[in-house]
Amino acid sequence: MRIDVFTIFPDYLAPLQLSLIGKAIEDGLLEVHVHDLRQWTHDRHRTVDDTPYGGGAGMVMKPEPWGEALDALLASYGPITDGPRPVLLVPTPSGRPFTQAMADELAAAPRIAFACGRYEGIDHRVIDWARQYFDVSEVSLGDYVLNGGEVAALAMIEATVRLVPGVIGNSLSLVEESYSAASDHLLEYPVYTKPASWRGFDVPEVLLSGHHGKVAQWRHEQSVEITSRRRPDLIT
Ligand SMILES: N#Cc1c(-c2ccc3ccn(Cc4ccc(CN5CCCCC5)cc4)c3c2)n[nH]c1N
Repeated sequence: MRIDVFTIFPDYLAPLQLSLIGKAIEDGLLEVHVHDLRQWTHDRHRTVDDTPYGGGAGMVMKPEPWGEALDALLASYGPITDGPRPVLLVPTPSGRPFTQAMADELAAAPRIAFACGRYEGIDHRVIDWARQYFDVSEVSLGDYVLNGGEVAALAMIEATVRLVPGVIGNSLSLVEESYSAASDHLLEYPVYTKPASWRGFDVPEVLLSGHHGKVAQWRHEQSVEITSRRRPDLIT
């Protein structure tokens, strides 16, 4: 998989070089190309923002640098074929909530790209223009306001890349995870490790029993109880 990220803060994406994603890059399972949007500015101050039409606080990201950056992205795909359009994800507070199902879908794509805005957002004409050439999804990390799209892109990339075959060593752990279809979208059960007793807190006896059936039943019951209490909306 190849991932392209466009941002005015390339260093924000440095964590992608760490841990499992960093190893996936080393192992050739993943390519990450981070592009500084200012590369497509032409004035002395490398300007990427301007005041909003209609007034209001803050600044809006100018369309021109984004247009040239996305032109370059298109060119990197080679000649336009009749196949599926390149995937472009635009993190925004007004986007569709990013879900595990989206991560599952994205994990199957050969390439995905992220346009990370800042200020009060990207001039909407960029999205309108891009829809002609890209499969554009405006997506939100959650119901809170961040200062830009980079943190959201990091989270979405991690949620997606960990599903790429070979990235996570123990694929069984993917099956049992919260939100996955395989776990009936239930939240995860509590986990424990040695020592069996710690500061007066003991590991549940059933987990020490070696009885796999009883362990599985206990874990399912825990997941149902936690989900019912914290996320009744996930109970179908
Ligand atoms: N994913 C995701 C996100 C983001 C996110 C993603 C991308 C950008 C680019 C810039 N910002 C900052 C910002 C801050 C406030 C507003 C609202 N304003 C209301 C008045 C009219 C103007 C817009 C918009 C943009 C971003 C925030 N926040 N939360 C998520 N889950």
